[in-house]
Amino acid sequence: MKIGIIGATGYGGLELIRLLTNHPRVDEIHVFSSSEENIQISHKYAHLTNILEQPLQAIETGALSNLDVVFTGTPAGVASTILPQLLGTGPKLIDLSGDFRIQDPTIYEHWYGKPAAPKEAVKQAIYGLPEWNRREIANSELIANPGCYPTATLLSLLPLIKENLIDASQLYTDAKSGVSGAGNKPSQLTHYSELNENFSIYKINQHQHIPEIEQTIRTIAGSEPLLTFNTHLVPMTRGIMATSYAPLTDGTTEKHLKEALHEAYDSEPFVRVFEDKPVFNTKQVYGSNYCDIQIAVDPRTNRATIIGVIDNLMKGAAGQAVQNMNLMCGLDEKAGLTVVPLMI
Ligand SMILES: NC(=O)C1=CN([C@@H]2O[C@H](COP(=O)(O)OP(=O)(O)OC[C@H]3O[C@@H](n4cnc5c(N)ncnc54)[C@H](OP(=O)(O)O)[C@@H]3O)[C@@H](O)[C@H]2O)C=CC1
Ligand SMILES: CC(=O)N[C@@H](CCC(=O)OP(=O)(O)O)C(=O)O
Repeated sequence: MKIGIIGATGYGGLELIRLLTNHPRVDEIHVFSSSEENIQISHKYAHLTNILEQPLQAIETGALSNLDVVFTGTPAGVASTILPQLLGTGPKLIDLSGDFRIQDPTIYEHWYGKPAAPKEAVKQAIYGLPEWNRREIANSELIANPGCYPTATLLSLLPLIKENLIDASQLYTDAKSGVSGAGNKPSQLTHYSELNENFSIYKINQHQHIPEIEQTIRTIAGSEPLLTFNTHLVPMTRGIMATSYAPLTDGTTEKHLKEALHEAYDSEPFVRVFEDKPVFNTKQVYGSNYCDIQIAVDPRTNRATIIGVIDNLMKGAAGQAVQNMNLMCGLDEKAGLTVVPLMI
């Protein structure tokens, strides 16, 4: 297969290259850039020397429509101007940004502060969370790859809400991310001297992933949610931990919650359910496509604590995007993704 990556010089793009150079069904990888042309990507990123020797090309519809799959790993508001023109021209399209995730354009514009993608394209886009949307993904032409925080939060909450075991109208999620979640553009928050020995909360009650999580709970679990959601930056490179709290519904026990998680995920290749581990951390998924989940009930408050961990660049971005590509192309869903977490 011939693959194109727009935004190949970004963190999501580089992670796609890492996975796709090792994918059994990928023959060619073409890399596109809005800022540089005709220099080898390996000149910019030495780790790709002798692995991917390809020039960065200008983003041009003709070159893109000859490919089998096109990924966009671009900032919000970019893919919505490129991918609609490619719909129906041949390639399968997978966007890592939020541009096609939110169905209501006024909600997208409110939370992202950018013009929404054309309505017809958003309507065609399938939310790429394979554990819950596998059949629709396999038949789609355009995938809205989920956000990193929503992936960890939704995978851990959806089975419990769908079975009405926790009260979706009283959800609280406290999420923490490594700094690669912010991409390769430096900012004050990610400047070394302000990141190191520091721990920040940011976008307090304003994070753009709130409507994505609420929309998906509504469409997949069929409940009307109300979520308080906050995000924190941890001085580490990769990893997300999303810790959610919710009251149990009447008659629910910890055993019911554990059974619902096992039922949902025991046959899934990339979700692992853990029980009663005293220590649970982001390193157990580092560099891999796993989402690990654990729950505990506090009998004093009758609330559940539900924890999901992922690598933001893998299950939170490029890994999940390759999983979606495999499904869209009728390949083994695990192809190119069976990497062991880099614990040490
Ligand atoms: N980092 C993460 O963990 C996750 C990121 N995402 C989302 O994925 C997308 C990519 O993220 P990430 O890789 O971290 O971001 P980066 O900032 O690292 O990279 C984005 C790339 O997009 C390209 N770009 C910038 N402006 C334009 C433009 N106007 N037109 C075309 N290309 C442009 C740039 O490459 P060039 O200058 O070469 O064109 C840049 O390298 C974002 O929307 C992000 O929110 C989603 C989940 C997780
Ligand atoms: C640490 C950090 O800054 N993370 C980013 C995640 C960006 C992202 O994934 O944004 P979209 O999914 O909306 O494209 C943030 O919180 O905005």
